Amino acid sequence: MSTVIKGGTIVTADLTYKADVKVEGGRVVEIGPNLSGAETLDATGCYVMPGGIDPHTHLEMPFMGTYSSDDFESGTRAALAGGTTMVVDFALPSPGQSLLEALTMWDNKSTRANCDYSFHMAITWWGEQVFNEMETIVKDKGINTFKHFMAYKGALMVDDDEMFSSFQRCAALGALPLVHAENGDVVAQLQAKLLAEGNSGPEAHAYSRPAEVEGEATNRAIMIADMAGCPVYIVHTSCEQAHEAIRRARAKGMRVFGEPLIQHLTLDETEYFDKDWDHAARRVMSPPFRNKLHQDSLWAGLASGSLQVVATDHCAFTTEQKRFGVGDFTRIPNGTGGLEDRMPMLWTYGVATGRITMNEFVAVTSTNIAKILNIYPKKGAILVGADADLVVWDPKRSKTISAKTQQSAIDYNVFEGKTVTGLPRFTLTRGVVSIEEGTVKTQEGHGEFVRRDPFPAVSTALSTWKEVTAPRAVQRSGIPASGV
Ligand SMILES: NC(=O)NCCC(=O)O
Ligand SMILES: [Zn+2]
Ligand SMILES: [Zn+2]
Repeated sequence: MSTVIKGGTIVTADLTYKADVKVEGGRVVEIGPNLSGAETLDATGCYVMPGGIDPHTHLEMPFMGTYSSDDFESGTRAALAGGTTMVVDFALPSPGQSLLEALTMWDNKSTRANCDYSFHMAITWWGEQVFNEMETIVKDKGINTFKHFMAYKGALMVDDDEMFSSFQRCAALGALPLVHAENGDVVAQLQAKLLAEGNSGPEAHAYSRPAEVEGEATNRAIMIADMAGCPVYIVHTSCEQAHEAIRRARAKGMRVFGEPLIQHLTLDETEYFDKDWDHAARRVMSPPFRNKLHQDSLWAGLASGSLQVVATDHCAFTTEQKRFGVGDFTRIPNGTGGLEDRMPMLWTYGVATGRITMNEFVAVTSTNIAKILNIYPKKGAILVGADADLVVWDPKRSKTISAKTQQSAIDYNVFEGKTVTGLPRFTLTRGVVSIEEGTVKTQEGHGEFVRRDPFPAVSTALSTWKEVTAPRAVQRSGIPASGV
């Protein structure tokens, strides 16, 4: 059955124009004036945009002694309600565990997804088995990204030696390493010091992770990637120090990408000073919220192109779970929600304020990451043949964010009380209407795994340059006799 989205204005990362969009068999089949089909969706007064892609979620993630409370069903329902039509989650092998075994666990969880999804594979330990399995992950399993945690000492953290080995393997396989950049050794010492001094509340979480630990680790990851000859993607870039390292590297010609979160763009550190323990603990995440200077830096990065993607790091824990950390902030599960709110919050605080344009909005919520992950133009585009993952965006529709009406399974929302203007009228996932104004029509299990092949262009360029500039022994005509 064909569906025509009629009377709207198409907004992509580089174009704005009036046209109808015809969808059939889950794909865009025609774009132009006066189209007709079996079903019509009225887009009058709306922008028709590629659905959002959130490349950073943790659904049903085992972490800090518990599991994040949104699973692939509630998480992707929340995503669609906010105009996001694809998520990329992290498969996390426990140290010593096979990557393939971990992937099977994530495959099993994801069968409930309402929208399309993919995985990044985490490197949480190093050895011959990991080296070998990385090839299978890329070539057979269709995963072209590997995540490295420089923080969470004693749990997920890898050291420089392991990271350099893995980055070199990524270079050889044409894969992209992702990095959680915080100096985990320094964080661990600061945590112990704060606790010893009697600083046990959620605010101490922020004190233990100053911008310097992020800036140092970001710079280190970038330099290691440069030496390994691979690009690198820095997740949840939250501060000027990290942004500066990314900017500097890009200006030198390095392929480095930075991903601010909607939480860091719109919420600040004063949340941790709230007298209500629950309020502050619900906002504990790593890196923590920062101040206005850092926020301004992130917004400037999005506008100027030195930062490319806005994500959520959706990792939602209930208040009850957050209370594991009463009396010891290091036990508060790290993470916040955001999947349903990313696009409306970014539109309201970004487009409506003039910080970014509509086209930049599409770029940072969808198209840029589709290109970085090598799934463009299947995703992130409105073109004939592309998947019909679309959002019909009503710039006048408004709501006040509330946990009472959200799709997420948790009992609060870090954006509670904020009024957003700009919401989906329709969200389509591969041509199927899943959201119609306030009505949720999602289909559990509709989501499909999106295979992502390696990046031949970037890896060929980088390996060619590495070869051209490789150290070479100097050829000499004669070797002097030894002095001994
Ligand atoms: N960000 C956070 O606090 N929790 C999720 C795990 C991670 O991405 O570091
Ligand atoms: Zn992280
Ligand atoms: Zn994360």
